[in-house]
Amino acid sequence: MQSGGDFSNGFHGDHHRELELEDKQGPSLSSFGRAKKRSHAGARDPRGGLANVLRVSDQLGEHKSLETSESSPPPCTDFDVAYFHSYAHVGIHEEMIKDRARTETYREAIMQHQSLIEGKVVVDVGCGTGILSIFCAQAGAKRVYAVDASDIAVQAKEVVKANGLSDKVIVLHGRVEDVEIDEEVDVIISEWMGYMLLYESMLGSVITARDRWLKPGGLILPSHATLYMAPISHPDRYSHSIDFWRNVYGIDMSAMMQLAKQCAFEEPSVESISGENVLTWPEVVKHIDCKTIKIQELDSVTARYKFNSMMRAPMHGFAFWFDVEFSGPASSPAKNTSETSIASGSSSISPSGEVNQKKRTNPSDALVLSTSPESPPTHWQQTIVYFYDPIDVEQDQVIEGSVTLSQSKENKRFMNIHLEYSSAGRSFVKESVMR
Ligand SMILES: C[S@@+](CC[C@H](N)C(=O)[O-])C[C@H]1O[C@@H](n2cnc3c(N)ncnc32)[C@H](O)[C@@H]1O
Repeated sequence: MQSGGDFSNGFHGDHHRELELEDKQGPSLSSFGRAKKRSHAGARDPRGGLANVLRVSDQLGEHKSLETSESSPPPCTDFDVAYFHSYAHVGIHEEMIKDRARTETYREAIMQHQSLIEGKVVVDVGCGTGILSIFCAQAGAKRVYAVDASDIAVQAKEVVKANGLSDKVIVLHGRVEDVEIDEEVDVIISEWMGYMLLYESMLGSVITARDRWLKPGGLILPSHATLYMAPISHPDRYSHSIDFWRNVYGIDMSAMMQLAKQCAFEEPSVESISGENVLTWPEVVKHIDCKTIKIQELDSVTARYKFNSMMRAPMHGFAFWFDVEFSGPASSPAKNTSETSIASGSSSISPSGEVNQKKRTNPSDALVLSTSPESPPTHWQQTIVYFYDPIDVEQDQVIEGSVTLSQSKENKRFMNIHLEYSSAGRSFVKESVMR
């Protein structure tokens, strides 16, 4: 969260204890072009002017009119329009497709479930360039409805045509909430995961598609998703952004440090850490069964945590990452415990920094795409919620509290993060917004 430079809240320096930062949603001072952020889900899209917003809005209005009267879809807000507009840019698709861990795991999952896809009808929720739809067609799908509300759907149609698949892959340019498909489908596929799993709030659209079209017992890929958190130590990051100001070309610029902390650590940060940064085993924040989850469950997710630090170190905050699992009706999902998930994900987190054997399947042999610090890197990296100042923790020190992730009321694509921390007699709350 960037609150426009209000430093009067006292959430700084030595005042870490029992302080609270208001959830202000003022304009962000952060570089909007955090290049790694795959979707800047808001009206600040540097590529999108108002003219574009209105143009897309008009198109969406056309699709809206197709909706039957008995169930009215949620309104398409200006924020949604800007969100879809951000996906019209080639760069975002290039980044996702070049993320081999992501794209190859999806292709492998589709091929692994070929027997359930061959001769069947598929919906690709948010088809982008059409890549997953084409994988499904290659796996023998009878028909694939490739749905995307972004103008990228125009290119998807061309890509499908160039590959001679226009008779199989039907590109629908509109929201899944609005477009009409006049048959039930056997399979839903979607790449919907945002940073920290829930940022972007796209899962709601997958649920809508599931409830509108998926046959009972149909296949949904990915089938499960799990968000994890763990305390971390990251002294390099701290010294790079904060300690740097102590001595700049021989000048004492430590007066800059409070501002540097505010700017560096106010919002969650998307970056790559390694297993060496992780102080102990992760805990599950939320486990999702994509076949049964309800949209309302996603409005707000709260989890209590309790960690025992496995080492003495300065703690700089918490890292969040997720994995998704591709299990069909025949294979059962991994158990929803952090230990099982660590072992069954694509890597083992070793708080000591040891690199453990990479595994791409869990004990039930379901394919897993993991974004953990020790998995092959992905464009999601990890999301870090930093404290403004490090806290020294001892080995075996208990760190406990809770985290609540909720859709911002300002813009449901944004995510409010409410973190409560308590350890060794210190406690505080940190509020931030991922925007
Ligand atoms: C993360 S991208 C995935 C693109 C593609 N499936 C791939 O794997 O490369 C998500 C896409 O979903 C689209 N999308 C998100 N919500 C949607 C909705 N409610 N209706 C239609 N498209 C949606 C976005 O425009 C974006 O192109």
